[in-house]
Amino acid sequence: MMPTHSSIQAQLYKLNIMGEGGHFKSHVDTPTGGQMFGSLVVCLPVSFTGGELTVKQKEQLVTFDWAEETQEKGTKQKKVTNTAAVNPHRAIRWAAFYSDCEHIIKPVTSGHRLTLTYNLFAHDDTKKPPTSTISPSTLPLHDITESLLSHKSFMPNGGRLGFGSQHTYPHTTRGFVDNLELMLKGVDMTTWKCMEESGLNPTLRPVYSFEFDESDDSDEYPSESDEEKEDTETDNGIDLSILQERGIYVGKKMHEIKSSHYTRELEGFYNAGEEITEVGRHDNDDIVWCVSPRQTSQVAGACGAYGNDPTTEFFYSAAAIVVDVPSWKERNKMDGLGSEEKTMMKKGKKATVNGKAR
Ligand SMILES: O=C(O)CCC(=O)C(=O)O
Ligand SMILES: [Fe+2]
Repeated sequence: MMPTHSSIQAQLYKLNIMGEGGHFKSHVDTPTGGQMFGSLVVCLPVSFTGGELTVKQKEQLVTFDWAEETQEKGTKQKKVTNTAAVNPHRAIRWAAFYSDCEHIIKPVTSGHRLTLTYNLFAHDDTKKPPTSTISPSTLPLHDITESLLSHKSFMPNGGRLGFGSQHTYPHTTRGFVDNLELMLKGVDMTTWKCMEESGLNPTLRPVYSFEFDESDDSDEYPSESDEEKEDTETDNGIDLSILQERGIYVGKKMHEIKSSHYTRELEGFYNAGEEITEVGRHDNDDIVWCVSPRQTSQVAGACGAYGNDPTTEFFYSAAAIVVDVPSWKERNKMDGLGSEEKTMMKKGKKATVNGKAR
């Protein structure tokens, strides 16, 4: 936990009742507000078998098996008894995870599986003292950053560093875009805080992955006349000629994404008129990538049916943390400052984050 003023609010979302055969296909949870970042599932003490919940984050899988184990050793059979009566300490079982983690519930094989799902929201409570267990200045990334900045030969004329996010983020509402500092998760938050601690000014940028494969087009779409093929504009008015090949692109700043930004040709979401740069190739943004932005299965978009609420339009997307590194001359000036002035200077920089005073 990085020092922040944020707290978590849990809002009851629904009661799931699953009888025999009941299951949930692989999905991510639909953010019901810009500041929703996680889901809490509470399993009620009613007996059932089967119905394991498996949550996936990147390559990591965690299974929550809340059915009762049989007391007969050597068999894998599950027991159908009232959980609370059998083991009062295990009466209520729960799981909490980031909502963008895919999860699946295997079929219930007997009894009834009852769960309550809560949506977890980040809440900015500036009146509270910051909840802090770890100071960014104690982390290895902070030491490395400070050490690099203190070397004259490191980006002597200044430059730009990029860190591809390890998590995906909802691009649905302004709530997210306006509260980035509350919404960052895990190692992404750590990177952000370490950069700030070193007096740098991190920004978050959207990452897009375009995976269109020209060879597939003939099967999926009706053939076009030669004249039409030369037309490089999509139905959204995007100039495809800038996207010579599929790849991963980074935008300039976070913004809402709507389904109207879907481009069939790119099999992805893209905001018409937005300036984007292909990562690694003609990177005219001159970002030196410390961690390359990754391709995710749901970069910049997932259709409603993939979420747990098919009526809500939502998109999770990878992102990138980008920081401008001042020139050696400017870094040196900062070095000459007393610690109080340096802190003031850092605070001044922080005051511009998200364009709002803190
Ligand atoms: O019941 C569970 O274990 C989780 C339910 C769920 O994934 C959902 O309601 O979206
Ligand atoms: Fe879910």
